[in-house]
Amino acid sequence: MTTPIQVCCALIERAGRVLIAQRPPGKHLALQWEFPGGKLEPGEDVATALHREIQEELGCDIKITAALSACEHRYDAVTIVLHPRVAHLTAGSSEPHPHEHVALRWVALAEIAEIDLAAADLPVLAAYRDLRKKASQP
Ligand SMILES: Nc1nc2c([nH]c(=O)n2[C@@H]2O[C@H](COP(=O)(O)OP(=O)(O)OP(=O)(O)O)[C@@H](O)[C@H]2O)c(=O)[nH]1
Repeated sequence: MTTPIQVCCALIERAGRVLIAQRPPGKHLALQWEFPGGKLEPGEDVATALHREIQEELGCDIKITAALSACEHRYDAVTIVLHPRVAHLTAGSSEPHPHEHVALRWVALAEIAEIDLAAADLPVLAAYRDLRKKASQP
């Protein structure tokens, strides 16, 4: 079995919505939606990798506010370990632009079940729903 690839992703929140990005055609999981991020480089920690990837992919600066549990997912072609972080854009950040994706969308949690999200992201979404639910309880 091959060594899993370590991947970071950001659930960037704004006004009750989360940013999702559509993968380009001709790549793994073509045209499916994901949380922006990417592979960790050797020796990089999750936060460093995530700041770098978000800058490369979206041209944005983020502040990480929470960590969700890492989850492993085995696709036919590759096994990944996804390291999700909740974040928001910093006050001085540029608006996100899809430098590497086909499209970006800010979605409410209620809409996200309709989205063709990468399979590895489904447990991430469940953990994020739990986090939001706990945060909204008195
Ligand atoms: N960034 C990101 N990648 C995800 C998510 N869910 C998921 O299955 N992945 C998978 O994790 C891997 C992340 O790699 P990536 O984004 O750096 O790489 P990529 O396929 O665009 O390739 P490349 O950067 O080597 O050209 C891909 O296989 C991607 O399909 C997610 O929410 N965010």
